[in-house]
Amino acid sequence: MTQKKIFVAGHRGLVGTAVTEALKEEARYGVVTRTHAELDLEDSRATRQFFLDERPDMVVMCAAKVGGILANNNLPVDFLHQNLRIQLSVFDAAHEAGVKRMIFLGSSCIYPRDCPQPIREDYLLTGPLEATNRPYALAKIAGVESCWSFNRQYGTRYLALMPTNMYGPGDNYHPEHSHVLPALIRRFHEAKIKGEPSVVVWGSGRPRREFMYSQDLGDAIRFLLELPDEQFATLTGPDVAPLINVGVGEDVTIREVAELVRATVGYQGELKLDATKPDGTPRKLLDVGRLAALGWKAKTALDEGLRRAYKDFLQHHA
Ligand SMILES: NC(=O)C1=CN([C@@H]2O[C@H](COP(=O)(O)OP(=O)(O)OC[C@H]3O[C@@H](n4cnc5c(N)ncnc54)[C@H](OP(=O)(O)O)[C@@H]3O)[C@@H](O)[C@H]2O)C=CC1
Ligand SMILES: C[C@H]1O[C@H](OP(=O)(O)OP(=O)(O)OC[C@H]2O[C@@H](n3cnc4c(=O)[nH]c(N)nc43)[C@H](O)[C@@H]2O)[C@@H](O)[C@@H](O)C1=O
Repeated sequence: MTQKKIFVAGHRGLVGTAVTEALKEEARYGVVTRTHAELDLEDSRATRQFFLDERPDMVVMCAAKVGGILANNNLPVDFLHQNLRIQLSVFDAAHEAGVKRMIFLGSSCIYPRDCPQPIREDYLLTGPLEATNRPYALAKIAGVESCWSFNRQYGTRYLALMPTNMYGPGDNYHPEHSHVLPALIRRFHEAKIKGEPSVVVWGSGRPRREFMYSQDLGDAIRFLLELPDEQFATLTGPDVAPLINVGVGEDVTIREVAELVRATVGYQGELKLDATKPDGTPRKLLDVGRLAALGWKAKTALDEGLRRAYKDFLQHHA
């Protein structure tokens, strides 16, 4: 059996961990990885050399500067420039090394702040972006355009995936810089251990978010990589915007999800809202019809995913 060599960039992150696990289940894939310390993907020379040495058949691009609403808001240059540098370096090197199929990870925040819900792929660039993550969103939009430009100019099959908000094993639990779910898992857990009377939840509690368990995204990526050439070509032909949403198809308010985390952790105290923190986009529920039509659907319910994520937190991060 000839193995397909797949480079998973950013394999130690939340999404990269799930993708690597999903691909390693199949003997027909040889997964190639490098830690950030071994290969800085912002370094275009080193990245080029790595690709020319390894010559992977496919690439899954999970390496990026990633963070929650406050990190995005406070470090706009880092989110714009680091992501642009990583993307330029990987796209150029992958193309030069003859990579034909690539999955680039974008994000649901690329869509206009106030666009109709659920959000279809063709709403891209139809209105202004949310201010708290505009630099990151613009870098990701450039990534979508890179996929399309390579497909148009060189006939490659580069596809940009737009996942909703993710959570799961190996998440970033930084108290300030993480996303809402890992932040709340940690905060409720610490309040329970210390017997604190209340836990702070940022913003008004009213924004709505759609949450997907990271292992479901790993499964979706494996599903897409395994599509036959003719089908993958319908997503990445020169005349098609090469982007596809990945989500669960339903959302909850931040207050509701905070209550769910409280129940999962088993915390008895009060929940207090901190209105000095930003709400961000009011709602971003993805239309997942395109992926569903190909035959893929998310499996993990939010309460079950949260139980598993909390278990992972207790084992590795508490
Ligand atoms: N988490 C989420 O809710 C969502 C994530 N996404 C997208 O999915 C992708 C993965 O996100 P996620 O797994 O959450 O992010 P993480 O922060 O968990 O992981 C990112 C990975 O990229 C690596 N990395 C960052 N910079 C470099 C670099 N210069 N060279 C080499 N490696 C680097 C990191 O290594 P190190 O830690 O050592 O720096 C880390 O392993 C990103 O593109 C993100 O935009 C999209 C929607 C939602
Ligand atoms: C994936 C996505 O992630 C980011 O966008 P976001 O969806 O706004 O992400 P978030 O998870 O940080 O917040 C969601 C909501 O939750 C509220 N919230 C309450 N309490 C906490 C809290 O303790 N921490 C955080 N981070 N948020 C909190 C917070 O105020 C907001 O209303 C961008 O990086 C964007 O670029 C991106 O791609």
